[in-house]
Amino acid sequence: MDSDTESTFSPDIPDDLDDDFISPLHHDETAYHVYKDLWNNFYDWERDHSKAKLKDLSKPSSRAKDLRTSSAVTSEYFPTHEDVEYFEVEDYDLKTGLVTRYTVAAEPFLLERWDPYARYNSCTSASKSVPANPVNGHLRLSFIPYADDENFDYENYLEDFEDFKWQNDFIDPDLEVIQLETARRLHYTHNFTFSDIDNLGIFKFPMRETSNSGLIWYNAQRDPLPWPAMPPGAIRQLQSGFIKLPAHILRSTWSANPVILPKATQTSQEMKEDGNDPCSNDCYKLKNFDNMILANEDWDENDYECFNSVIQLAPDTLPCDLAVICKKPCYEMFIQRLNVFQDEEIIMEKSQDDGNKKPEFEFLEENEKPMNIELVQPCYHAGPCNRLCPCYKAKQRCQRSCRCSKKCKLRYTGCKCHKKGKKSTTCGDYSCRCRKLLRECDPEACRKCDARHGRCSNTDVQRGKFSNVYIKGSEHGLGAFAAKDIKQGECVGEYIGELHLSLLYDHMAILQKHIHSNYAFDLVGGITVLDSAYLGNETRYLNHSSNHSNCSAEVMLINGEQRIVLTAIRNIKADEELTLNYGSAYWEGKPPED
Ligand SMILES: C[S@@+](CC[C@H](N)C(=O)[O-])C[C@H]1O[C@@H](n2cnc3c(N)ncnc32)[C@H](O)[C@@H]1O
Repeated sequence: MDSDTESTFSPDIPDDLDDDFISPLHHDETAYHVYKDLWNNFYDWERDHSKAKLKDLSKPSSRAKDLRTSSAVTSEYFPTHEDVEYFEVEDYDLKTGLVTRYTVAAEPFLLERWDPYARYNSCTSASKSVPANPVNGHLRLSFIPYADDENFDYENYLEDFEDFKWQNDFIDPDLEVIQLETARRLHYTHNFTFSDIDNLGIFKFPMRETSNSGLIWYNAQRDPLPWPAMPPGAIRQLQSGFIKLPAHILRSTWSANPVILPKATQTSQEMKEDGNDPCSNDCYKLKNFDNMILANEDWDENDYECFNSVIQLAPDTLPCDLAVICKKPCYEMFIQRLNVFQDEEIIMEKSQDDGNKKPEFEFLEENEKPMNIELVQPCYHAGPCNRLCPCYKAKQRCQRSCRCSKKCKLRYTGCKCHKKGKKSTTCGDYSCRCRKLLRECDPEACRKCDARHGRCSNTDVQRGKFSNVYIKGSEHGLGAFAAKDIKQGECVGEYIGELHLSLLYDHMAILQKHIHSNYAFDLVGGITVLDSAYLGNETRYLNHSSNHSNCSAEVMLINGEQRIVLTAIRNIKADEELTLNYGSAYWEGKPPED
């Protein structure tokens, strides 16, 4: 491209704007002018910025100079004529416009030959399984695999997909920067709230959609542009308009579970008696509310938005913590909480919750392996877990993420194993109730085995304590090998992948056929499939052995999630290949001989 050519891309906003595009702006002259000025400013700047960048590229590189003076062209090192390849290099002098031509000699190297590596299907590495994520039940394709391979049946593969990701999710990054700066100025200079900006309806995305989507988040994922109209730190300034929840307030949530809003369990009196010291002179613990008007009259929309977003997720957050998050006096947080949660209601809910009875049936997990149980969603109904509770109806335990109280009689009560002496570990064999039920010990339920602090040997997966393995070529493509001796019973790893609904899985079978490899594990009797073709960890390389396998795979219930755990079924020597018996269903009835 000629660096002096005028840029043809100068999309000034015309005065007679297309109604579909920007009509809401007519309702707000300020927003319209800020947006328009920044738009013009950006494209004026971008044209000059691009020219300068292109000029920069046309300068000879320091490497080209090296070649001209390098030993490769001196007579001493001049190789024999047949071995040498010559290149013509043109040097363009920016100041004089003179072009000088050089001949550069390249001396060939003799490289040692090596055999091609075994066929390799790469995948994204991950430490946690993730849902394959259909959008509203429709699959959206992010790329066409094997697009350059004429033997891949891509038409059949594409049939399952509604559309391509890039058709709907693409947004011009330049436009995003202009919109962000417009939003920043509207907010800080013209006192628009973020909701006002969203309500203008002029940007493709709201300022903040979820914790990892929305205009601010998308911008924060890119390197900032040196556009002078946008000050350094602009994104950080906008981000500070949002709260960040401290880790102790965020509960660990299961990726496959929906977020279910919890109920308040602490009355205002219980909060006052929580045993912590007052946080400041404004602390609610130091105030007498008896004769106070319980209203925060100077609160604006942003203050309520901040308060509500925390209290919805964590209703028992102390006013002292809320005060830090919402940047308001602590006692005002207490007042607002009194307005949202009535003590009488909390007391009534708790009395019902505590009074529920132990069910008379046997839980499903007493007779079924976790892999055959289709877990119900965590319950979040009002009142105690009685016959109407979905967990009760499915004869399942309430999970950690259920919203009933910890005293609910449907909850798992943990094992009774306990450590003997300082160095002893617990829960090593099937005398442990959790092991017997193919559960890992639960730090909340199993108090005596010290699952919380790691002395319990039945917590390896939740702690990520796995054997060291390495990957190299094996008889059947790549394989996983023990890096050190592995003891029988040791947890080798967790099988990680994408969780598909089998109903939306047909396209993966086409891929498996093409690559002659299948990385899928059936879960819950075939309703769900965990597949590591595109995403996984080293366990995806364990090959099959019918008669000499040294590892087994078992679905375990770990803090409310079903996870596939690989365990050594005998002692394994360092450098031995790790193998599994995939089962005859995998090979459609004809497993290989070994
Ligand atoms: C989960 S992958 C194992 C890793 C695979 N070798 C690789 O290089 O990515 C399973 C695939 O490996 C191959 N494989 C594993 N064990 C085998 C065996 N005993 N005989 C033949 N092929 C095997 C098959 O192609 C199978 O679909």
